[in-house]
Formats: sequence, structure tokens, C-alpha cells
Amino acid sequence: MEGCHDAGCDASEIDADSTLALVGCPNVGKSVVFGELAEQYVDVSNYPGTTVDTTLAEFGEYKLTDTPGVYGISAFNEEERVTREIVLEADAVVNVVDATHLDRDLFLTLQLLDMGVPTVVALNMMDEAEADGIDIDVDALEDALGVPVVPTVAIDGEGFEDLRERIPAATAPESTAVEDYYDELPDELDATRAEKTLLVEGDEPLARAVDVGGVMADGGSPALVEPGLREEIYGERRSRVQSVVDSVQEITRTDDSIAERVSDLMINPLTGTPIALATLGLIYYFIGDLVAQRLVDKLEVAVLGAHYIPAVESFVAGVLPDATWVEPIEFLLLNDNLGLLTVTVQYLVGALLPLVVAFYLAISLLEDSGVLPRLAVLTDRGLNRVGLNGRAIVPMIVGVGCVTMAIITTRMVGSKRERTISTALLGLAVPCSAQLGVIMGLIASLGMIWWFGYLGVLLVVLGVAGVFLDRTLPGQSEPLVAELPRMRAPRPGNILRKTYNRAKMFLREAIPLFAGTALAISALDYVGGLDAIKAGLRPLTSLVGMPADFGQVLVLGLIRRDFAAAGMTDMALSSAQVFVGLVVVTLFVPCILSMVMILKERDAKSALLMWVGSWVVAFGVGGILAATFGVVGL
Ligand SMILES: Nc1nc2c(ncn2[C@@H]2O[C@H](COP(=O)(O)OP(=O)(O)OP(=O)(O)O)[C@@H](O)[C@H]2O)c(=O)[nH]1
Repeated sequence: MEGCHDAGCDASEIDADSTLALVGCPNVGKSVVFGELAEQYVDVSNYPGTTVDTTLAEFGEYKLTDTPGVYGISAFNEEERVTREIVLEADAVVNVVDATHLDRDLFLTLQLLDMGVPTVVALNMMDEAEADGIDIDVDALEDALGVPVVPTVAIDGEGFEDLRERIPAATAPESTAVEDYYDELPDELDATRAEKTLLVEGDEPLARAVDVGGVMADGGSPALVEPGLREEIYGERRSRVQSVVDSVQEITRTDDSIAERVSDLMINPLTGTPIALATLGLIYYFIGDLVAQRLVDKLEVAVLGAHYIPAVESFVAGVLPDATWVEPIEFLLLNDNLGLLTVTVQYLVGALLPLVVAFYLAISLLEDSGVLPRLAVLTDRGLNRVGLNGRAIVPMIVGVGCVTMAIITTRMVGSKRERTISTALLGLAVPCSAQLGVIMGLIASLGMIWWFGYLGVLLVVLGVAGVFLDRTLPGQSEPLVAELPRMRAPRPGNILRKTYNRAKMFLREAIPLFAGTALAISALDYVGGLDAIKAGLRPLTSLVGMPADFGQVLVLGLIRRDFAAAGMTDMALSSAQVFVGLVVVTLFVPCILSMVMILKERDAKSALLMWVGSWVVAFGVGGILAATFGVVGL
């Protein structure tokens, strides 16, 4: 069935096979509503903008599509374009409205109704409205809007029976205040009410698609209407929203709740900074120390290293026949660098799995409690200087746990440009905890001053690289959307479910990639490729004042960063050499698994540029430090 947003579309047009879109502002509970209606879990987060991909599900005889949260139907950014497209295609909309934010959310509702989109309003978060002393006269709201309004508490499944029942009655008022503006459009234009409304609001994709007489796939000249018209229509709609809110809502309590007071403390730089540092410290302690060091150490070494690897080795040796052709197979499966059944499994199960689970657990808690967006607001200004916004704080912290993991979290930092910058910075100068552990051990014997020197160099490189990328990459980074979700007690069920789902999805995508890479590197190793690389690296190792053996360290670094740092433990080096060597291995290329992830999350060109860039920066900075300290490799 075609979209039916023309004037006069009524309930009878919504029948079996109709497509329903779930539309609402960010963080109003759409994902929970979707889960309730479709009986299917989608990622629920107390963080605006977590629904980036859309999900389609069957709901009774309808098809139901989840959409990214938007404040209005327009096409200024990626989320808006996705939602706009879905709304234009849909037969009806379930508009989720946050009862504690009527004044904000009803703009979208009225816009949908102006467009003639058959709508049912799910007035969600009624529990929070009640707690905040917000009294809404639902019948009056229904009368004012002219469409069904159903109060819901999505997390408790309240109101859904009613909602399901009233969806077939989705409708839109026959006429709209916006119709007066349609006169601005060419007389011969053949467009639906939805299209006309968007056109008078200056919708660019539609304006570009207009040809004489109709809306076409492409062609025609953009800007059909005066540029100022949008503001006029928006202003008029906002005043309609205000009068609806004034007539249906009464606020009986005005003092701040505890959650609001905590929130204020968190975003005030004076009190927020120590809270943020403590939170970051806690995350680091949990992911970087407790899990990445202790648990992973136990699992990787004491369990898998001591029991699993010997067992699999003897099993494979027992199964494979004793013949020369078996040798390469045995090497691919069992070699000590990246054997498919040995080190690769040891890494995936012993390190990556616990890290992934720990990470998702921590992030889910931070998201659902509302701490995460407040951290983003606090760190926003500093990160702006390097072309990022506050949302990038998470990948940076996570990177200190595991860079591979952090690269996935760059999904949440906003535009493609910011994702590229944060990925590049992560790959370049954020040491992962496994590497940091070994590095700390090595530096501890040199003294505190070297430790600060090491951190100082990394910060300078991060700053310079960030500013460089910000200036050279085309476009501009997006500002942080300032709207803060409310602070809530996380729901354990949701945290566990989300962690499980995210970890499962991650592993399902990552395991084949890692296995393939391990096989390819092992094959290269078998034919002597890694030794050849080591010999070829000699000019570079002397450039940074390191002995020839440092080539071996770099080859290990291509595979895993902590291997590289660990490779330096039994080399005879001066203090300055240890320092320079550690800076070089930190800035050196991301480990092979991070590279696989960069390839997957970005594209081949960015991955190659980042890889080559790391060589240049590592040896450039290493060369400067070597010259400064006068270190010479033997
Ligand atoms: N108290 C309360 N919390 C709710 C209700 N509905 C949803 N939530 C919580 O609100 C937060 C946001 O819910 P989501 O379903 O992720 O919101 P969304 O609209 O899909 O958000 P985006 O996808 O980011 O636009 C989560 O922490 C939910 O647990 C409700 O009726 N009452």
C-alpha cells in the first residue's frame, strides 16, 4: 500500500500489510515501545541517538519500523533523513511523546498532523510525569490534537493493550493551519499534503525533486519557496504547541528532584570534574585493571595457556598423520605467534571476550544512568579543539582498555568525520591496557620522570594529530547535542540484555575476521615473510637509535602491541633507549586486530592511511627523541 498522507486520509486506510513507523524525539522510549509492540528486543539506551539503524518487525498484521529519534521531520542530518524517508513511505505513525517534555515533543506531533500523516500518540513516561508533578489531561490533549492519545509507561508495559487497540484508529485532522502557505507553491504542482507541507518548510530533497507539475525522482531547481518561510511556519507551530500545552498540562511541583540536583553537580565544571575523574578512574579500574589485567591474565595464561593450548597441541599432533605435507598445516594451526587453534583462540576467548563483555556492561550502566551524556558535556570543550565533541570521550577511555574495542565505540561519536578523527587518534597514540601494563613495568625501573615524559609525548602527539586532522579533513565536526536525558536508576534486566546482545553481535562479526587474519599472517610467517620484514626494518631501527633486534619487536608490534613492548624486556638498553623504544612501539601501527576493525568500521583507504601515518609518526617522533637524547643503536 502506498503512503496515504493526502488530505482526508482516515482510519479505514490502515489495514493489514500497512506499514507503521514509530516516530519520536530522541530518548522518549521508542525502542522500549517497539519491543513491547513487536515483542522483539532492540537496543534500549538512556542516551539520545542510540537508534541509528532502523529495525523492521511484524506487529500483528502490520509492519513496524523503528526510526532514529528526531525533533522534527526535516533533512539536516543523517538521522533526520532516515526518519523523514520512513515517514514519507509509512501508512501511519505511532508517535511516542515524552509526557515530561510535552512542549518539546508536540512540535513533531503537530508537524506530522500538518503533513496529514495518520497518527496515534503514545504518551509515554507517564510514571516520570507523575513523579515530577506534571498533570496531563489526556482527554483534553486528544481533543486538541484530534487523534488518539494513549498514556503509557513503556518499561512496565502499561497502556499497551489500549495502544494496540487504538492503532487502527490512527488519523490526522482534515485541515491544517499550514495549508494557507500552500499558496506559495506553484499552482500546477501535483504533490501530497505531506510533500506540500515539507516543501513550504523548505525541505531541500523534495524541492530538488520537483519538476513542473509533480514531485519526481530527481531534476528541477531547488528552493521553491522563500527562505524565511520555514521560520515563520515553525514559529506559528511552536505557538500552537504552547497553547495546547497550556490547555492540557498543569505542573503541581516545582522544586528540583534529587536526580536533577545530581545532574547539576555533574555538569558544573567545578564539581563535575572530580566526579568525572572518579568515574573515569572507576571505568579504568574495572576494564583496564580488573578485567584487562587480572581476569584476562588468569584466563589467558593460567587457564588457556596452561591447559587449553597443551591439550589442543597434543590433540592435533595425535590426529594429524606423521608426514611432511602436514608441517605447514600444523604451523598454521599451532604456531606461537598467531596459530589458529592456539594463540588466536587464546586471545579471542581469554582476552577479547571478557573485555567486550566488561566494556558493554560498563557502557550500558553509564548510558542508562545518564552519566555518559553528562561526561560528554563536561569534556566537550577540550575535545572540540581536536575536531571532536564530548561524545568521543568514551572511545578514548575505552581505548586505554582495548583499542580494538574502542574502534567499534567510535560509532557513537557522531558524523563520519568525527569517527575518522577518533579512530585515527586511537590507532596512533592511545596505548591499550595490555601494552600499558608491560610499559608501566618497564618504565617503573627507570623512574617517575620518564613516565611523565612518556605520557607528555603521547598527549602532545594526540593534540597535534587531532588539530592536524581537524584542519585537513573536509567539512566541520558536529556540535554536541546539548539535550541531556534524565538521570535514571539503570534497570539490571536491560543492562544484562543489552550487554549480551551487543557482545554477541560483536563476536559474531569479529570472529571470522580475526580467524582469517590469523591464517594470513601465519602463512606469511611460514614462508619467511616476517623475517624478511625484520631485515628490511634495519634502517628504521637505527633512525630511532635502537639495536637491530628492535626489528623483532616491531614485527611483533604488527601483530599485537603488548607483544612489542614485552619484546623489549630482555634487550640490553639504556634508559633513554627504553624511553624512545616505548614511545615508538606506542605510536607504531595499531595491532593487527585493531587494523581489521578499522577496515571493517571505516574503509580500506582510511585504514591504509592510518597504518602508513602511524609508521611516519612513530619513526618521526622516535627520530626526534633519539636525536634529542643522543641515543645510537648498535
Ligand atoms: N521511567 C520510564 N522510563 C522509560 C519509559 N520508557 C522508556 N524509558 C527509559 O528511557 C530511556 C530511553 O528509552 P529508549 O527506548 O532507548 O528511547 P528511544 O526513544 O528509543 O531513544 P533513541 O533511540 O536514542 O532515540 C531508557 O533508559 C528507557 O529504559 C517509561 O515509560 N518510564
